[in-house]
Amino acid sequence: MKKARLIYNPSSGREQIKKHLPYILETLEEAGYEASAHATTGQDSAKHAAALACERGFDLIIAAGGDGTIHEVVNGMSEQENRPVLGVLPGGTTNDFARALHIPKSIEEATKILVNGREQTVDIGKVGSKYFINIAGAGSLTELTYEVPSRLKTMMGQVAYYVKGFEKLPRIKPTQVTIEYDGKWFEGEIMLFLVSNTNSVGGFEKLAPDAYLNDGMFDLLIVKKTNLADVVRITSAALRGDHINDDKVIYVQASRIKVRSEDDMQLNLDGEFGGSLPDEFVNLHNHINMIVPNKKLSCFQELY
Ligand SMILES: Nc1ncnc2c1ncn2[C@@H]1O[C@H](COP(=O)(O)OP(=O)(O)OP(=O)(O)O)[C@@H](O)[C@H]1O
Repeated sequence: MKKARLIYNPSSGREQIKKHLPYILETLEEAGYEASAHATTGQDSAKHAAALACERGFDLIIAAGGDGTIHEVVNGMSEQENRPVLGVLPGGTTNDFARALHIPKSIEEATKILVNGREQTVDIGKVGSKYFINIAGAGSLTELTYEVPSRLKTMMGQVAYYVKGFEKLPRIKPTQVTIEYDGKWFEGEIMLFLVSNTNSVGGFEKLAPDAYLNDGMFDLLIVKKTNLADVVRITSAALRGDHINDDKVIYVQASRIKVRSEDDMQLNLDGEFGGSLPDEFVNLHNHINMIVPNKKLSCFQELY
């Protein structure tokens, strides 16, 4: 019998996963799984639970919670030799990654996808000893996301980022960097760089319009040194996907990206703090097998 391990954050979002626990486990059992659950307790709990589920030979791991929980589960799985199939239930406040995969916000609908969906391999990003599934970035602009208090975040969701972000814009300083991507170079002052694995990030559905989760490539987005008015202009163009043609923006694809800077640059991985640079971003092609909605999805390159 196939074994499924649900790793859920009982505190994420509006505690929807906890409320639906009997429904989720029952649906998995009806689909032929022997299903069990692990409630996370705090930092790294989901990561350790995921590593253990790999070692114990589970067939399916379900990351249920917000982007932070998915990020931890991916980190727990990625180093392991035996990697079960990964499913996602969106239970957080933002659920960026679930949205990129077109997984519905309703827990019941998302649970049905776990049993009716199809398997699809996805690329995983590695930087130093850490992994990311959605996006990595650094530069003063990306540091804004840490400053949103969690209560505000829960109440207002994504809007909180923008409100808080615009308030802090005048204090953003450029950083001098050298970025090497697949043998090419960029040297100069930047506002931020993003290494994206998916096309939709943080409510910007066309942030990296050519990014596919299964193409073995990252989409690298660099915003060069610019003034406040330009940052506002580029940000609003980014909502429509028009930013990639901007003079101040570099948008390329690469599978290995090395970033160096004399300044201290803090990394943001999937919205979480991810250590400091310098380091190299490596695309691990088709590293994890996921369950996704059984229809054509814009985040995957058609290979057939
Ligand atoms: N039982 C728990 N009580 C409190 N915090 C927890 C618990 N389990 C995990 N955490 C913490 O929750 C964070 C992850 O939250 P998660 O991403 O799942 O939800 P969220 O913050 O509501 O949603 P989002 O990331 O989508 O905004 C991690 O920092 C982890 O340490």
